[in-house]
Amino acid sequence: MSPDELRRELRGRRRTLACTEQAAVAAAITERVVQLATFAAATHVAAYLAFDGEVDPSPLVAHAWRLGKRLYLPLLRDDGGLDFAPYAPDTPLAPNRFGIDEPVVDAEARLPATALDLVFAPLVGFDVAGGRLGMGGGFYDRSFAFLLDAEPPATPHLIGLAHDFQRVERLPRQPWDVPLTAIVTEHAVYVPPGAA
Ligand SMILES: Nc1nc2c(c(=O)[nH]1)N(C=O)[C@@H](CNc1ccc(C(=O)N[C@@H](CCC(=O)O)C(=O)O)cc1)CN2
Ligand SMILES: Nc1ncnc2c1ncn2[C@@H]1O[C@H](COP(=O)(O)OP(=O)(O)OP(=O)(O)O)[C@@H](O)[C@H]1O
Repeated sequence: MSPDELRRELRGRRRTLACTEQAAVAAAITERVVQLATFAAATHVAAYLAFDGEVDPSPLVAHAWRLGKRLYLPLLRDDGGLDFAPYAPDTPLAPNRFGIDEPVVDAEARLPATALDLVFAPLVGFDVAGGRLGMGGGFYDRSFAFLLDAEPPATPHLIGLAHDFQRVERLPRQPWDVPLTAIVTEHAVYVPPGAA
């Protein structure tokens, strides 16, 4: 199956999930994530606003706010990368060109990806080696390309949040693909061999 066919199939399946199922998955994933040492140690944490059936990080975000962590959301850059904007309960939001809400911020409030400790990444598919299939825009790969040349343990940690059915046997690895540090689903925490 080509990456595009796989994307179509997995996105279709994601969209069929009922709200109650989505809520149960989000709660189970939150319980696993909050037990991770990388989460406990992180201060600057990026999440995303779920769309198209993605795992909803909002219960995790609420928990992180209560712990006093600083949360961020991705901002599209004109060059195909991402910056990150502070995200608090009262942050004004407006939709980007994909219809996903982003914080409305001044240019000087934008943070580069290097400023983060931990990133919860949306994904369409993953494999247990840390491979990630995204929406096909290359946004996360471009933004975290610096991790490919960094000495481990490199930061930020990239943790994929996924429904367990999004796990596939083996994704083809492209030279620009930035591997995930871990993937958390409602059933398990997958830590690729060699990841910190
Ligand atoms: N929740 C969330 N936020 C995110 C991402 C994500 O995957 N999920 N991104 C991760 O990179 C970035 C946005 N990337 C995206 C890439 C493609 C499409 C998309 O819907 N594409 C349409 C067709 C393109 C169009 O409308 O012009 C599609 O494929 O159906 C959406 C977001 C930043 N924010
Ligand atoms: N570091 C990079 N520098 C330049 N181009 C890149 C880089 N990373 C990815 N790309 C380009 O982005 C395109 C999409 O990549 P890919 O299919 O891996 O995206 P994705 O990880 O599925 O999407 P996303 O991160 O937006 O969710 C590729 O055609 C690739 O050429």
